[in-house]
Amino acid sequence: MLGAGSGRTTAPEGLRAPKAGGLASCPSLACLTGHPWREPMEGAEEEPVVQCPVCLQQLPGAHINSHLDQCLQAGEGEAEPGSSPSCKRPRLAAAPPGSQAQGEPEEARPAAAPTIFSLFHKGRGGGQSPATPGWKSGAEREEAARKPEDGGSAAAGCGARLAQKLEGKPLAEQLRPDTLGDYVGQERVLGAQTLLRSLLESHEIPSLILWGPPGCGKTTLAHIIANSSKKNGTRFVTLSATSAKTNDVRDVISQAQNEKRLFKRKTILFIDEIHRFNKSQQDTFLPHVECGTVTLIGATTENPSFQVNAALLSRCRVIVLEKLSVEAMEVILMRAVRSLGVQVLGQGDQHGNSATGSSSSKSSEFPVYIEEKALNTLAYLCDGDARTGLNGLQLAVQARLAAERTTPLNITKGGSADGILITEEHVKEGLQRSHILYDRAGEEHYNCISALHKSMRGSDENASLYWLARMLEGGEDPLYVARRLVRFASEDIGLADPLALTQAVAAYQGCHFIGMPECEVILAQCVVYFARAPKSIEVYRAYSNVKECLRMHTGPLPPVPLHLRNAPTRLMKNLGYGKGYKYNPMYKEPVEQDYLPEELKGTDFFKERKT
Ligand SMILES: Nc1ncnc2c1ncn2[C@@H]1O[C@H](COP(=O)(O)OP(=O)(O)OP(=O)(O)O)[C@@H](O)[C@H]1O
Repeated sequence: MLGAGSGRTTAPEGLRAPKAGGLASCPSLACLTGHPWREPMEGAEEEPVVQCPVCLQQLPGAHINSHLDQCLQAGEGEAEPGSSPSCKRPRLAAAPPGSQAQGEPEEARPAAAPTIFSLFHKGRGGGQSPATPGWKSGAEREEAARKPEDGGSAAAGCGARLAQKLEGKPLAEQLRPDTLGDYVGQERVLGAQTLLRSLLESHEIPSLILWGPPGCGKTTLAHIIANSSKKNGTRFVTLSATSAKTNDVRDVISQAQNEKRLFKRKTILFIDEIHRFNKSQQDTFLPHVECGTVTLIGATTENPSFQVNAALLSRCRVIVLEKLSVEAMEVILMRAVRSLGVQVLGQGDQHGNSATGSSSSKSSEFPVYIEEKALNTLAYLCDGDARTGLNGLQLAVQARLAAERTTPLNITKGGSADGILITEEHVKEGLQRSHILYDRAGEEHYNCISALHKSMRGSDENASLYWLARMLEGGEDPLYVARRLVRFASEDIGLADPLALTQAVAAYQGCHFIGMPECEVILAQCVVYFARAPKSIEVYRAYSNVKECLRMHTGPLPPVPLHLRNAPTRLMKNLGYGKGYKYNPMYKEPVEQDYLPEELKGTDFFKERKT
């Protein structure tokens, strides 16, 4: 996710617009406060009053700059960044980690009040900014990670360094690529010669919906766009639909309008998990996307055709990102391993050869090893989700370091040495299987139930069991599966084996009584029964034909024939209700009688219909 951009700054009531020319004395004020200027009230003649964003004091607009400098200098001396409520107040827009001020490209900001910006930098990212001595770029971090410190060849020393690297930000966050060059995979949409790549390279960012499974790089792509958009002075603002309110969107929009009007600066609004906004929230930014006030980039794991407002969708380019391939995952994991200074141990290495990897020549200085096989397994098991893969690696390494066990290895130059070895088993432990296999809330849920339904319909008992197990092992609700079986019993088996329905209802109740994991075999039995059962869609199809007939009917529906009506009162009898009805049990021979309305006489819904 990009930063915690959900914080909201509400425009203070007392904030008035400066008079014409007032803005020139403090061009950065709108940026600093995050408050859009309000239009002057009609007839308002008094001097504009603004609120100091630091101490919240109301001041005449002309004094704000000098006041801000004093106020901030005082605050710098007395408080830790972010510790006073005024300093802590979150700004509306949060830039992605590692980027500049939230929503404000450093280069694009007016040069006024440098003290203000330095303070704001300190307030984020643990006080590290590109200007501070301890700060390292991604490449430098990697380089530093590769270089062992002098005299640190003991496992404990290296372990401590490694543990330190893994503290704080998750590994996946630390390694989030900043440039397209470091972005792995997704060749179909981002490879050379693709439209999106050319647009990104020329800084022509259209409104986009990035749709793809978790951890495939949606947020990362947005982060890369944020970095590159800073270069041409475009603002990049982030909101997360999980926490942002409609008012937050309005605030961003109004700020974007001001920026466009006053400074001719474009705004890109990134909304993570856009599918979590309801339709009316999505409507809020529709006109502003349309008129170009903001360029929208939405990220979603859900099919946007269902989750994103159709009007909004039609104004955005939908980019479908795929699960990362195993090869792409291997590249990402190798990069991670290198950045941690962990050495990869090929199969031959266990028999006395030197370990492979960028730092193999310094094996005695890198006493933490990971089996190549472990990395391959991780690349497979994370199912194209880079975050899961990197988290799995991080957990495995941390667990091994915490265990403080050393495994003697005979791989070093000049004899044996101790080292920490991470094996395939360790990485498997580091992964949470259910998360990898199945996304209960997402599209995978529908894909798998559909695959189960179709496998049973196709009488493939093996495939049926496979899809069932995949769902249950992934944590699916057994009652959800059981409900589908009840439906299947009628829709696909129907009268070919009417007992199927009884089986399904019994399976549903069985699941209800005993729950998982005991009920899994109940569902398995039912699924195999259904896969093997004869199939008939006779009733299902006939009923569909009736529905179709009703849907296609024009004009008022035909009345129920009088002879079929009940006549509980004298009046109804007098009106002819029930007249001429032949009570079948009274007749020995078959009864000639119409049951359909007159105009449908002779209709056969069981005959296959052309739709
Ligand atoms: N294509 C990629 N190349 C390199 N690293 C990647 C790529 N995709 C993802 N990653 C790594 O995985 C981490 C998680 O990816 P990201 O946050 O972009 O996933 P996402 O698609 O937005 O997932 P979610 O829908 O769960 O938010 C990143 O921090 C980065 O380290």
